[in-house]
Amino acid sequence: MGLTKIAVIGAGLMGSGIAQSLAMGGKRVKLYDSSKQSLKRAEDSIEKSLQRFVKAGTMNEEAVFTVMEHIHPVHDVWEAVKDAELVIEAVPESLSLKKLVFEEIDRLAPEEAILATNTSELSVTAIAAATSRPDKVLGMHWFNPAPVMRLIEIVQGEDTSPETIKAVEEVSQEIGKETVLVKDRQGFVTTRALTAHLLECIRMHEEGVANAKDIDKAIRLGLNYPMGPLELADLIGLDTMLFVSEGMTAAYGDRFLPPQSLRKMVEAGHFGRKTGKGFYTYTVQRETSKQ
Ligand SMILES: NC(=O)c1ccc[n+]([C@@H]2O[C@H](COP(=O)([O-])OP(=O)(O)OC[C@H]3O[C@@H](n4cnc5c(N)ncnc54)[C@H](O)[C@@H]3O)[C@@H](O)[C@H]2O)c1
Repeated sequence: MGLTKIAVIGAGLMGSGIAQSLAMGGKRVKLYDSSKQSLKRAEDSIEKSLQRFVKAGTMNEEAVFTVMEHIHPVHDVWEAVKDAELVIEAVPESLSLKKLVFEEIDRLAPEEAILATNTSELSVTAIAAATSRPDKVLGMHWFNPAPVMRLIEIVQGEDTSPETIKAVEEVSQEIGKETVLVKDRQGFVTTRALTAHLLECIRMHEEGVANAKDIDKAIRLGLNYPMGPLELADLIGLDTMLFVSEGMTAAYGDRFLPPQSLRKMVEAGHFGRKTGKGFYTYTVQRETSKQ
């Protein structure tokens, strides 16, 4: 077994899923969040997710117990990282926040520990530069829902060493994930490809090529994608889409310019599912389509 002592920093949607995936792969995980409420929510959501595996017949109650036993929620960042061999950060997508978090874990974690960020598109190199060990910092980009999605996109920062990459590839394989190795370029492979696709579909909607339902249906059934692009944009959050698109425009130019309609929806506070309105309107479930 390679790295076994792992800390996850940030117990939101991704951090809780990452901790669960590691524990399902037999790793011991310390899960830390600066909010006690988030930490409690994470425990509940991990239990719920494991019960879905039980319902599907791919896990039994004993295995659920073992997985829960492998996850140790902690309220103190020092407690989380003091003996960690690998620290995986999953705090919100803000470069300044991530730099602060990396400065702190760099001070507190053992000097040989590897520090990974789950950023979807920020500069891994800039995050690594906030530490005294940029050779031991890399991107470990997971996908939602982490316990189900098979890929981890490993991002090599300017100074990431081959040994660091190898160790994280091994951990990923040990817990049953596939990996790809990508350079630290804005959006890596997955976020860049997805953003290009979603923005073009939002443009088609803006041009009136088809209504939202038909654009989604065309992509789902014609291209065999699991979700339509506009329902996916609503799920990701239109505010996040705008932020990502602006970052891509800064890196790659006008081909990633946010469509006017996206900007207007965000200005109006329509962020998709989380606010109840985006390309579709929502109560509990999707109700009507915007034309
Ligand atoms: N949501 C996705 O589908 C997805 C997919 C891949 C990658 N990501 C990336 O993963 C990261 C986390 O995203 P998320 O969707 O889980 O966000 P989230 O908002 O669900 O969770 C973030 C958690 O971090 C905690 N937090 C905030 N500041 C902290 C600090 N200083 N120390 C410790 N905890 C802190 C918050 O309390 C919260 O529980 C982001 O970088 C995001 O871009 C998200």
